[in-house]
Amino acid sequence: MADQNCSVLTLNNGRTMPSVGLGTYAPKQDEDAVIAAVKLAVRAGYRHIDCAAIYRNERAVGHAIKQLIVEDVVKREDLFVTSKLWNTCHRPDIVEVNLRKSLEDLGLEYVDLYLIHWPMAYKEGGDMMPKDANGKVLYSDVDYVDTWKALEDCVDLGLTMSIGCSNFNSKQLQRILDIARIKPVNNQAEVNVYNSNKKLIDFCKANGIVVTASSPLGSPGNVRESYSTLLKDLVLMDIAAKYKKSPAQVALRFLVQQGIGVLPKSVTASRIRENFDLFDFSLSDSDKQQLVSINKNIRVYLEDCAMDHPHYPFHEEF
Ligand SMILES: NC(=O)C1=CN([C@@H]2O[C@H](COP(=O)(O)OP(=O)(O)OC[C@H]3O[C@@H](n4cnc5c(N)ncnc54)[C@H](OP(=O)(O)O)[C@@H]3O)[C@@H](O)[C@H]2O)C=CC1
Ligand SMILES: O=C1CO[C@H](CO)[C@@H](O)[C@@H]1O
Repeated sequence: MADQNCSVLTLNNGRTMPSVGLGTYAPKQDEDAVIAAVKLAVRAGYRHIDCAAIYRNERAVGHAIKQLIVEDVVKREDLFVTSKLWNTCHRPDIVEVNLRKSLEDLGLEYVDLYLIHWPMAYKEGGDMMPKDANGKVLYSDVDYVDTWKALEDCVDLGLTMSIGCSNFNSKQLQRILDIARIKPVNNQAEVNVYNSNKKLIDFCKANGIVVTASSPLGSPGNVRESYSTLLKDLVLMDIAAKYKKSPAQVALRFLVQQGIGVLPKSVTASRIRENFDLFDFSLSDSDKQQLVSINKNIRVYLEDCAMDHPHYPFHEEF
């Protein structure tokens, strides 16, 4: 559920999550850029930071958070920090140790939200993308339902305040809901004006699960050429001109107005500020309808190296 100006979402355990979070995944690693981005974002008003072990930069994020706290810019309790359990760490007996590793890197005693990054388990061990001699990703047969129970134990230990999923389809979420002692508060999924993900969003809303949108701008700069056009979409640009806002702001506002969290990533100062400046305008019903009409059901992050995994999520629900 969103508050009146859509800046805060209430989770099904009563906790709150700021609707705009800074994305921290960057295919080309630049630790200094991540540190600067986090510091600038928090100074600009962001209180939500989206991290993951696989982004391999949680130490940099932690470094920035530490400096912000030492400089009295923010208190730990005013931040909402998310991390994610990677696919090679689904085995229940190694979940806690992997969360503790993220906490150590982030320099935190707890995260606000811990997610299972993908429903597919990969072979456990040191390599985060374990492959055979032919380059094929090696799988593990751990069922995410068992991983979920280990996440619940992490809540009991106070290592994370809330738990959720990422890239799960509705059937997979239902399996979790069927056994959950602690319900998922969140499913992080790719949602943007070119990928409405309506069926999944409707399911999550009906089940009290808040959705946060990864790649809310369509990940321009990502390898998928079709996506780099999202921010240049003529319908989006026209609406943006009407509100005297940028296409990115309209694309993000469209989601937060539906009660969906957004995780725009940027390392550019002006864009970091721009992506947070969403709360002084509201899209009309007819403009929202126009944005619904440009949906193309296309996705950036397919994790297609694991398409034949029994728990691959996107065959049933693109
Ligand atoms: N759960 C999951 O599996 C996934 C989670 N995520 C999360 O979602 C976050 C965001 O997704 P991501 O794929 O990075 O894509 P985004 O849709 O956030 O796009 C990021 C790209 O857009 C550019 N950009 C940012 N703001 C603007 C703007 N206002 N105008 C024009 N261009 C802009 C950035 O450039 P620059 O930085 O140079 O400014 C960057 O190249 C990730 O960082 C990660 O935290 C992402 C993918 C999958
Ligand atoms: O969050 C994400 C960003 O990039 C990762 C590596 O390509 C993806 O696997 C993932 O879903």
